[in-house]
Amino acid sequence: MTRAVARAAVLSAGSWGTTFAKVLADAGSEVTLFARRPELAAAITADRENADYLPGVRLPDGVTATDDAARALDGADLVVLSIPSQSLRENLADWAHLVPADATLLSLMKGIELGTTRRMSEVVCEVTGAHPDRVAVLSGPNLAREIAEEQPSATVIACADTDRAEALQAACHTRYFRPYTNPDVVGCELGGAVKNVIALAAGVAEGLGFGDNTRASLITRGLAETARLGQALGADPLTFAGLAGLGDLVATCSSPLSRNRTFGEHLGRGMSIEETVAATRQTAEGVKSCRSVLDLAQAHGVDVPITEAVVRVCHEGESPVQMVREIMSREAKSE
Ligand SMILES: NC(=O)c1ccc[n+]([C@@H]2O[C@H](COP(=O)([O-])OP(=O)(O)OC[C@H]3O[C@@H](n4cnc5c(N)ncnc54)[C@H](O)[C@@H]3O)[C@@H](O)[C@H]2O)c1
Ligand SMILES: O=P(O)(O)OC[C@H](O)CO
Repeated sequence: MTRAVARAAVLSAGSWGTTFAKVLADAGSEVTLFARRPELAAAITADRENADYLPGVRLPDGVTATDDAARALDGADLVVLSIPSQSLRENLADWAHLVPADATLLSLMKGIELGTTRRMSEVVCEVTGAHPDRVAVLSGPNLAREIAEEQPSATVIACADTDRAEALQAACHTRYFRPYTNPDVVGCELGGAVKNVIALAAGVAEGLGFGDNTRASLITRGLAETARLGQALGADPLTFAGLAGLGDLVATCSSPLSRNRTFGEHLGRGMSIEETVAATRQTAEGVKSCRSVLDLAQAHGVDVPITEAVVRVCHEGESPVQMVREIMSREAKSE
């Protein structure tokens, strides 16, 4: 049975939420974008632009904005969640009773919850009581600004329910955005969360002045540790060779648009964590998720040396120079 998406609610109006609202509207849905600040919701509606997060991008007429979550969710058959991962549980607790029965819940978030080591789709199921068949994730090499500018890009929609995955695929397929389906929810979510941690390391390397060999080595060994962890959690190893694995890792570790890579670059150039946080307005998920990824890996006995190094730099005061020294002096082994 096909479940067409007619009306979508997107919570909330950051860079990716606003961009994805545009994608959905360009593909034909009526979209209500929730912004926490009333003045931002009013400005989006009046100017057809989210000047705070996507300056210069015109939003299609199919997107309207509100600061009222109940209004956004009323009658929605698709509920898209795009907020910082560590704030999902608290926010969703307020929104859960407003989510229409049988609406599909789609997570765009790329993080692992601190303390519980839950993936975002698991948090969605726990807080809303939704069956996992109703919960999907979208992940891939999707730098918001490039997609908002309609540069061609592909992505992956993972859902245990094939009908829902295909309905979502149709709902966000445009001439510039090409979604693939994949039943591997665990692998797609893990790929998205761990690549942010590896991108922090790639940014540190960039900030220290290292070039392409270093970045390629981090990408490849980062992919190896992501796949090891994924396999321990029951993911399909092939997922990590796809868009939600290698694709996203390459884009994020290479692009100056990535907030995670930029955060690491600041550290590599000698800024302190406090100075870097102060200089960062938008969400760099890997800074918090590096600790939950490490907890998850340790709970499953999986070796994740790059993630460990990022935790030491972001949370234990290790210098970028020392981080490189420690990674390079690890015991020699076969690939
Ligand atoms: N920006 C991208 O290119 C991109 C692409 C793919 C996935 N993602 C993922 O999407 C998620 C959202 O990222 P983003 O880029 O839109 O972030 P952002 O920082 O641009 O926007 C975050 C949004 O969440 C809201 N918000 C911030 N703190 C909040 C809180 N405590 N409670 C409720 N709302 C809060 C903000 O008002 C804003 O609307 C992240 O998990 C990110 O990894 C981002
Ligand atoms: O800007 P970042 O580092 O959060 O990365 C954005 C997207 O996840 C890239 O796919």
